[in-house]
Amino acid sequence: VLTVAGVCLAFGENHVLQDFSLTLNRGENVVVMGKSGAGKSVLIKCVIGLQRPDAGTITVLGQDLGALDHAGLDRLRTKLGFLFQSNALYDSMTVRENLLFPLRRQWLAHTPAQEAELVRQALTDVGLADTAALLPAALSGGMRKRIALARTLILRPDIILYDEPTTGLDPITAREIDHLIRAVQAKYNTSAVIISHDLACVRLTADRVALLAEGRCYAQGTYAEVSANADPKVHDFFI
Ligand SMILES: Nc1ncnc2c1ncn2[C@@H]1O[C@H](COP(=O)(O)OP(=O)(O)OP(=O)(O)O)[C@@H](O)[C@H]1O
Repeated sequence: VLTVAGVCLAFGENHVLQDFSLTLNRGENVVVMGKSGAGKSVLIKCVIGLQRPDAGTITVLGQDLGALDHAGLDRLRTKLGFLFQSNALYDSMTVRENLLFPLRRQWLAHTPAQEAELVRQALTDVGLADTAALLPAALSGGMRKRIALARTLILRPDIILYDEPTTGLDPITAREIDHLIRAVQAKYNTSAVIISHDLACVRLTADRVALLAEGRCYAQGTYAEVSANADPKVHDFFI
């Protein structure tokens, strides 16, 4: 569903991505690890077409991003879900209004009954069926993360991009989010790219781990394989 092939991107002399390649298969979760400043956010921006690589190709759901115009990119983005580290919920809107926001922005016509059903389903998927009338301020950090995920799910994305989904959460809540990521994957057969440094999260959610270092996919494999890699550049992530 996603192929990044030989992508290079530099900001002046700062060569952030240098021949980076990665493939994501349907139904698969790939966790991308990398030091701060390694280029993980830049990679995600390339994947959603916010940043154009200097070289290389990115194919998302069979479409070459480089060949798409604005309208084409917009259409493709409706199939991608993005879970921001900050959740990006609107504080002045109820949970229900937050969830409906992406539907209305996409100009998808739904009857009130259909909207209610979509909200109910998305909230049930994240285990928060009774929160529709609440404001985000009334929710805990873990609940806000769930609501942000519900808002992503309401558009039934084929691919979900998670930016450090457990950062700032206590370990118990973080593990709940990990299990939720797995539950979503199992229920909807979604594929996901997950940026994370949280080793417990990586172990629980990753079908494959890709390490971004020196601008390229420095190492990849299952958690067991990559964590057993003796190269200090890889090994240091797992201590
Ligand atoms: N728009 C930009 N203009 C110039 N330099 C940029 C721009 N965006 C990112 N960079 C540079 O690219 C490099 C990679 O940044 P990026 O944000 O992708 O790192 P990261 O791996 O996501 O780090 P972190 O884990 O801290 O979020 C950094 O050196 C950053 O300064």
